[in-house]
Amino acid sequence: MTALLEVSDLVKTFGTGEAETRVLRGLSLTLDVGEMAALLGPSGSGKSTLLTILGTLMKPTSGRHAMLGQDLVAANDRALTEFRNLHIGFVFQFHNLLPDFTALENVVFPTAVRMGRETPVARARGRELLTRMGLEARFDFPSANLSGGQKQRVAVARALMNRPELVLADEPTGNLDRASAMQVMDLIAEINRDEGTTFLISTHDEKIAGLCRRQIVVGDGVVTG
Ligand SMILES: Nc1ncnc2c1ncn2[C@@H]1O[C@H](COP(=O)(O)OP(=O)(O)OP(=O)(O)O)[C@@H](O)[C@H]1O
Repeated sequence: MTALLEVSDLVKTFGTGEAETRVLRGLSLTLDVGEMAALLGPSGSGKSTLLTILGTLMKPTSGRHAMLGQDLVAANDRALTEFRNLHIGFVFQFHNLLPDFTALENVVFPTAVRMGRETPVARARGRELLTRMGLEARFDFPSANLSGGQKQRVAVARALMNRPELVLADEPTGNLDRASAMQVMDLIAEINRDEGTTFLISTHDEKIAGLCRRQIVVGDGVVTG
């Protein structure tokens, strides 16, 4: 197995003095290329904080964080933004789609804006992903008119546009009924298998976690299992 990312002795505190909250307390974790892992733990245990750091959206207070051999603690903001755009995709509980834009536009536009251009290749990738998500009849549908499960599948497609090595998903099925949640997880598993994308999926739902090959449990700011 090749390591995709490694964090060690990760500490994250918010606030100072009396108000200081130490959320991560020396957390260490390695994710290998091609893993599909669930991130479990009680509310407030630091799952979202960890995902935010792994996504390079926030730096740890101390500790090491490397991905694809790059030291991300030492990197400056510009290097982090570039790294994130190239290598990391995000899926959130609330899909944040642009309601007036079509499903295809929602998948293709964010990457196009970041890259400063929209190419036929990008459109083709968007169509391919939406087709894989079972949404081939919905390319030109305004996203506001899609069901909750369909919207979340568009959000998964959007996260995959750039063929990221890592997708971080924070409660991606938290807002969905059981059938839609299972469908989203099946599609994630398919992408993981076919494209080798590594997924780390935070969830409170043991059933959803059970669909992942590995379960990582966070408690009290460290990995407990
Ligand atoms: N920006 C911040 N400022 C201060 N405290 C914060 C901040 N972000 C998170 N926290 C605190 O850190 C702790 C962990 O929060 P986090 O959102 O990482 O937990 P979680 O495991 O994802 O919880 P949940 O399962 O409820 O989403 C909480 O006590 C939270 O209040």
